[in-house]
Amino acid sequence: MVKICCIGAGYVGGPTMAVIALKCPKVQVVVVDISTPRITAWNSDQLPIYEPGLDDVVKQCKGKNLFFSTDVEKHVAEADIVFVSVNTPTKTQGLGAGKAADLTYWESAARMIADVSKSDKIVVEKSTVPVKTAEAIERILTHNNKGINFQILSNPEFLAEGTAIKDLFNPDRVLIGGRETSGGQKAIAALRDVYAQWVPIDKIICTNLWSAELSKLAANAFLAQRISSVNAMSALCEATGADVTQVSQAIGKDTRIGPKFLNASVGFGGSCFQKDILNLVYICECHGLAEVANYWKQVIKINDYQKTRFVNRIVSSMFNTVSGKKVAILGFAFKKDTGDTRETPAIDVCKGLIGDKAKISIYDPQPMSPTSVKQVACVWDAYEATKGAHGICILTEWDEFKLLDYKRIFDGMEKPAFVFDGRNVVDAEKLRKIGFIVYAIGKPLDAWLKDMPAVA
Ligand SMILES: NC(=O)C1=CN([C@@H]2O[C@H](COP(=O)(O)OP(=O)(O)OC[C@H]3O[C@@H](n4cnc5c(N)ncnc54)[C@H](O)[C@@H]3O)[C@@H](O)[C@H]2O)C=CC1
Ligand SMILES: O=C(O)[C@H]1O[C@H](OP(=O)(O)OP(=O)(O)OC[C@H]2O[C@@H](n3ccc(=O)[nH]c3=O)[C@H](O)[C@@H]2O)[C@H](O)[C@@H](O)[C@@H]1O
Repeated sequence: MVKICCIGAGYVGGPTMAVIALKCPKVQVVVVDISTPRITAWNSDQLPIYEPGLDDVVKQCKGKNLFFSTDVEKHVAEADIVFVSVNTPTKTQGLGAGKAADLTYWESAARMIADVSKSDKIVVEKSTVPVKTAEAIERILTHNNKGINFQILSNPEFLAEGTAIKDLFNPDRVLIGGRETSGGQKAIAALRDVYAQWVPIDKIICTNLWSAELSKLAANAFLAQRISSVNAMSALCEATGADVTQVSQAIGKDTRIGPKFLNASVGFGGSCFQKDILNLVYICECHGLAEVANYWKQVIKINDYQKTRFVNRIVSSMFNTVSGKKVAILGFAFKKDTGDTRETPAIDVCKGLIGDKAKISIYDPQPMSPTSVKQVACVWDAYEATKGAHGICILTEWDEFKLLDYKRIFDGMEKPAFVFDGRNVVDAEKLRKIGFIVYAIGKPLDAWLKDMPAVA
């Protein structure tokens, strides 16, 4: 029986390994983590992450060929294939701070693999890493030269949160990069055999290591660039009376552009887009490619501009001050169908509003941990959040926000009552009929907002 061990039981390690276990009943999969609370949660009925369909997959395999453990060294030692899916955040200190990827967790995992291994292993980079990381990992793995053969593969993950199970069941592609040696090719074939249990073979792309590593950064950079492009257009739409949804539809019909990922928003969030672009920028700078670095930096600049622009719209619409005013935040997660709030644009919007002394009341359909910030309350109900508020900001596109009773909400609010829709989820005309003043990102402006300065 092939034994797989995955180091890191997070948003990627948990769901990917659960799907491998489901689709490969003859493979034993153990997911290990240094975090005891995370492993305890995976072993309970209350999984540590919310992801549609995940509960069902885990239920079908847990205890059969899927296990979660904190006994990291034991399971790594026993495995034939070791996936490394640890976090790779942006460095906050030292050389490359604010840009470079922090590979501390990766390095410590690699050192541990080298120390505990007694048999040959395939080590798979699942985390998103800088191009050329495999070379460094190889050096670490072979530093104590025990005669063990380690083959490094790059197998980046392309799932998106909220649709992880769907993406894993039916991926656009699986990418495997390896050394162009016979050992490297054998390792690629072994991993390809695992995915081939459910992924059509023509969707499994095999490349050299550096192409695989760089393709992951490139994919995220292109995706984020699309959002910054449409968000840049949204500002111009507001200035001209064009409607960004109509523009997106019109350009998306061009098969070379395509219809997906053209939704204007308050800005992209999530733990990866910004970190991976910063990582790309840093790599370009290290290779002396300043122009290329500046090109990608602009994607983040527009994203920051969009968030600031949104806050400025709110403040300027509400008589240039939100001091002491209650502002309701509907949606805090960085996108719908996830409980993940890492790098969510809602954080920046709230910070901006608190900077202007607003009182914030947040409702998100996913449970949120209580906050210690004095001006912020987290509540369990949208009606509670909006009661007595001067304005509402919709920051996540949860479906349930379309179905709220906005007349009831309006009646409970201070007047004039404002809605700032950062996701274009509500029917602005319907809300205007109720009496709201509505700002919807990239849409023709409400008469109220027309003459207000709101440029970042
Ligand atoms: N979140 C996402 O949707 C996606 C993330 N990625 C990439 O996958 C990687 C992991 O991301 P997430 O799963 O979101 O991170 P996460 O933070 O949810 O999970 C990482 C886990 O690794 C554990 N860990 C760290 N060092 C360890 C060690 N030495 N031994 C054992 N466990 C250790 C941590 O305790 C944590 O539970 C990152 O590189 C990310 O860029 C790639 C595609 C999608
Ligand atoms: O490397 C990663 O972590 C992952 O990053 C993204 O996935 P994720 O961040 O989970 O979610 P997305 O659906 O890409 O959304 C990212 C952000 O962009 C925003 N977005 C997305 C699409 C759009 O049209 N407009 C828009 O503002 C979302 O609301 C969200 O804040 C990529 O889509 C995945 O392919 C990748 O594997």
